[in-house]
Amino acid sequence: MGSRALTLTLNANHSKKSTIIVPLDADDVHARILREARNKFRSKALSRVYLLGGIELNVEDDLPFGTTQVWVSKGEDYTGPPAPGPSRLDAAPAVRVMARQSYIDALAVKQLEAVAALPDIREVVGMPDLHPGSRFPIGCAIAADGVYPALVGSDIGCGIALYFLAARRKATPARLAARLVGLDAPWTGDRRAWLARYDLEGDDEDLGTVGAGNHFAELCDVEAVLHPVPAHPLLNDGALCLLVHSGSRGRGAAILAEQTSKGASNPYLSPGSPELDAYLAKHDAAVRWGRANRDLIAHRVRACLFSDDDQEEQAPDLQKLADVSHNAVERRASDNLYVHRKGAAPSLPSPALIPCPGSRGTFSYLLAATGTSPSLAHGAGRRHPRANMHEGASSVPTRTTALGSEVVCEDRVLMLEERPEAYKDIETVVRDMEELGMARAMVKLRPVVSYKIREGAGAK
Ligand SMILES: Nc1nc2c(ncn2[C@@H]2O[C@H](COP(=O)(O)O)[C@@H](O)[C@H]2O)c(=O)[nH]1
Ligand SMILES: [Mn+2]
Repeated sequence: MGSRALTLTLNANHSKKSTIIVPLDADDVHARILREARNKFRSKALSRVYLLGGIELNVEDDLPFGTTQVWVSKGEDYTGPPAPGPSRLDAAPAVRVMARQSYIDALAVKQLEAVAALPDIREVVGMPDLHPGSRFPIGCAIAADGVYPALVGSDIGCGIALYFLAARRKATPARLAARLVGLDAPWTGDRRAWLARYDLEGDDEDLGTVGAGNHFAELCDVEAVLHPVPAHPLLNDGALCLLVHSGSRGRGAAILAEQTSKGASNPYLSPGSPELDAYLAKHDAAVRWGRANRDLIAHRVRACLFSDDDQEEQAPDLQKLADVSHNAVERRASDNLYVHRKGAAPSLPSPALIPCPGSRGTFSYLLAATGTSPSLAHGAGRRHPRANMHEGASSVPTRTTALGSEVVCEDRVLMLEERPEAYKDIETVVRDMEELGMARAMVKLRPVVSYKIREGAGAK
């Protein structure tokens, strides 16, 4: 007769797990589990065994077919995850797109509908920045019983942070752009110590670098405070701020590749499974890495701008106004669903401040979530696919934008693909969210210097 692997989880402390092998024909499975659990967790008091969802396994019961995990308790009630809902072969949830005037590509809606038809999907919402991805759409939030890693995508932990730099800007955009040097080279500070502050280990050379694609560090002026932000009284008209958009620099891609290399192109990790726990541990570390990276980029930019011998502008303490990861999954406590966000900003806990960038040549916004929608747009969203931005382009676009800002980008392809025209109209995207009661635009930001990459940086 065969046997099966069974993961035992301590009901009182889910981080304590142990895997045992149980013969398929064992008729004393309850006693075996408790014997092994008492031994492995060194507790004679263990007396009850629960199946996923909290059904108790009795002394005379066999293990139901397909059981891979049980929770062992000293008598207290079950604390594990809820039972998954019935598998739905029938109705997929309706797809909602939170947009009135924003351009929405039909392919993106088709992609959302395909996602809604996947097993165990409960809620599918497109934001006004919704646009097609290579397989799954970008600009959406998807709630499911378990986790589909491919719906979070490869740049786990990518996000946008906003920092306050100075009460007002003194130098011209060109002068500030010239000061942003060395940002693509490894940071020479104590990388281990920096990562330790985020509960991470390592000495990663790419820590503190922006990366390629549409990642950027952008100096911006406060063009207008549309509504006062009481939590940040320094945020006044004319203040100099920094927007940083960057992710986990290849770490998220490795985590996704590990999942898809097992055979399935869109693997599903069931609630309560050890596979899901393992994925979430790595995912959470990538999210923290992204945050550590954005903070270090901000620290480096500030060091470039306010050098010690520059008496004209005194370096204020770096103040973080907002930091939101838009590629991540979280377990929602209210209904135990896993909310996947691929290019969507979580808007809870309220009151949340959320940066919403437009493009290198348009305004960006700081939004306040109103608490009515759990997710918001994470930017303007692409209007045209990257490949289309090369059509009819005979020359590289100018490095000075229509708003008078400077672009530091010595990569011709990026200069073309990231043109402001590649993106939807940010004003419409923001207005849609305001009219639908999702968010309020608090601060309007004017780009001053958009830093992408200097020559030969070779960023991923
Ligand atoms: N202010 C700027 N915004 C930009 C720039 N390049 C892109 N963008 C916006 O950021 C989001 C990020 O999208 P993601 O899906 O890659 O995370 C994008 O939708 C644009 O609206 C820029 O240089 N400056
Ligand atoms: Mn991003």
